[in-house]
Amino acid sequence: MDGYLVITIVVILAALLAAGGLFFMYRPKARNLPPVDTPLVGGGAEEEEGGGTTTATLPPPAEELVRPPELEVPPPSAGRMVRLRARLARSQSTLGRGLLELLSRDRLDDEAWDEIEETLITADVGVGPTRAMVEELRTRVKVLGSRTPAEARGLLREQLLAQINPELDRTLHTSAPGDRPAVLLVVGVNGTGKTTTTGKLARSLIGDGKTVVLGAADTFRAAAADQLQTWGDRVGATVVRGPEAGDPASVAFDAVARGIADKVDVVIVDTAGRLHTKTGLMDELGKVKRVIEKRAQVDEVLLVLDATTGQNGMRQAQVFAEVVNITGIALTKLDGTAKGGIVISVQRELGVPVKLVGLGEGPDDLAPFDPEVFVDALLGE
Ligand SMILES: Nc1nc2c(ncn2[C@@H]2O[C@H](COP(=O)(O)OP(=O)(O)OP(=O)(O)O)[C@@H](O)[C@H]2O)c(=O)[nH]1
Repeated sequence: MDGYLVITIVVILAALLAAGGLFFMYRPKARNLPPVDTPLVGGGAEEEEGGGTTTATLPPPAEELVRPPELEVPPPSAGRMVRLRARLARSQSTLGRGLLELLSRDRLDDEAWDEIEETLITADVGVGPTRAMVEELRTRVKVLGSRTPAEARGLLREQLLAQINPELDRTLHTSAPGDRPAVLLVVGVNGTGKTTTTGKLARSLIGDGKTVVLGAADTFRAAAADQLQTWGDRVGATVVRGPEAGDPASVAFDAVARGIADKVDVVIVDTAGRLHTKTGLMDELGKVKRVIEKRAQVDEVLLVLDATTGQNGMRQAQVFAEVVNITGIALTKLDGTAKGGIVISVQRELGVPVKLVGLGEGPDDLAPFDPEVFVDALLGE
């Protein structure tokens, strides 16, 4: 019995060993595949169907990344002075509020009238217009007797407006008869904001739906042409420029010729304002104007004047007025001065209306001048 048992165990063990040997001989082999997340050649690029090129996530060619700058769409010029009236705060507190306070006093003795006169003179209203205003105010106050603050304000409003003269034609001549462009010549001393004003004006005209060519005839200051180019590029105005220290008249001529060829609405020519001698200035500006007039009439000569320069600026303005026939004034930096009265004196001195006012450094801070909005801003509404 024991012999049979031993034989049975031996047979079973032998069968088990044979089965184990067969399993190890025929077990399936592990396949040599990369892990699922092993990156492919090309830093994560996917293999394209039917080909080995890796393109999907490679950066596109450099030229595709360079997009032309988007043109800005400037706002139209209408209503700008209303939007910017708070910028006259400094003139409002000294000129407007100062006068209102004095004029609202119960008793107006000579001393008070002297103070009124002084306030007007200090605000650059000018001697002639100040005398005229004080005289008229004295008569009206005598007739009126005691005044409520509203009446005092009404009197001042009336007198300031009379001196500024709302009847003057302040239209900028930007529409020429026939199919030629209107030509605007911008003149003034360097540093008054001439180039800035030319750029702002181009924006404003484009905002009003016009097409513009700019002529960088200030060849005296190299940076002026670059500055104008930047203004033009932002809003899509073509800028015609010449070689540094080249002939300004030749640039002006080319700009007008370009404007005619491109059939644009307006050509604005920025000139250099070298004031070393009156004869030199006269020669230069006279030549620019004469050369332009070979192609088109000059419709507007805009004098740029810095409101903060007071009497000095006024003297410079007079020299320009003697040299060219100024048709309008652009008064810049009116936001940075308490001397808003310069609007009155410059018109009186030059006999030309203020057509545009600069009320800040922003690109859209140039406004068509509106006498009523100006006076109301001075007196506070
Ligand atoms: N606050 C204020 N700044 C202004 C105004 N107009 C121009 N400016 C600034 O005055 C600074 C000096 O301008 P300018 O030195 O006259 O330079 P420009 O405009 O190139 O003038 P040109 O030298 O004549 O070409 C610039 O930073 C302008 O932004 C304005 O109405 N208000």
